[in-house]
Amino acid sequence: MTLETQSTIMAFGGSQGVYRHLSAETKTDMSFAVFVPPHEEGVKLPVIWYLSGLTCTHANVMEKGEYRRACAELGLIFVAPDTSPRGDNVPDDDGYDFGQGAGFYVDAIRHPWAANFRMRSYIEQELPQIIAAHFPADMSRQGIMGHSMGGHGALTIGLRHPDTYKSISAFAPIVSPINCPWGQKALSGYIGDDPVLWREYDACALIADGARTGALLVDQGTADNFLADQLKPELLTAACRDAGIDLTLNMRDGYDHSYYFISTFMAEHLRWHAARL
Ligand SMILES: N[C@@H](CCC(=O)N[C@@H](CSC=O)C(=O)NCC(=O)O)C(=O)O
Repeated sequence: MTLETQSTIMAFGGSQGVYRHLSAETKTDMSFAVFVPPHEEGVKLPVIWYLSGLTCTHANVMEKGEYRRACAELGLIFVAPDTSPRGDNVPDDDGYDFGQGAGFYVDAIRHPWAANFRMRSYIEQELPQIIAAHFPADMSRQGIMGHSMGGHGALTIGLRHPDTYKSISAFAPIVSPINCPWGQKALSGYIGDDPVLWREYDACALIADGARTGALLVDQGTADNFLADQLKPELLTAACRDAGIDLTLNMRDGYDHSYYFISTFMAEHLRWHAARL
């Protein structure tokens, strides 16, 4: 597997890089960002996966997420993938919430999306192999986090693989795509109309169907425009209560959905992960 380094730049004593490779899953070039903190030669470091939201590339969190100081202090590798395949030969949609930039961390089965939109397998299988091969990563110590659509990705992928992801957290996640317009549009478009097939892409349904994890951390702004219609953290509270999962849900007074909110609480989340890895 060939990895092309697009850029590296020093920050907080570590290295912020952007890389590109030809993905076997999406059949497109995929870019991703990795911050490697300062470390001694030969040491392997825990890995935090950050899954981004609708319209994002790897660059949004890299430019606005303010994770590097905490990652440098805590010794965490921070990986930020893209949110979908991209390119002129990749199908797209006019809406910002479907198609390119909106892969929803699913493996699509409907035409024409199925050929390229395989973000679940890309995040769960292909990219971890690349990280393990090219970076000083201890793959026995991985945590996963994300924002909004990426919070949904972190919750569902983390819940599906509790032995791989030892810690899961999210900022303003879509907790139940089955029960919100963004999720219903994505799942019907990528997966089809069979509601049974949607359940593996819904954190609350996964929990109701038996998925478990040690603990969950979620931060949610009270001034988030998407809170009532799309995010619905109360559904996750109910699912975790019924399942006996230890959920910490911090409702943050006055914060919106933006990277101003995410960057405010990023270091807290990273410390929470580091304590569990
Ligand atoms: N353009 C849309 C809203 C798009 C948006 O808010 N995207 C969020 C993630 S939303 C859920 O996944 C985001 O992270 N944007 C990138 C950024 O840098 O802020 C609209 O106008 O409603």
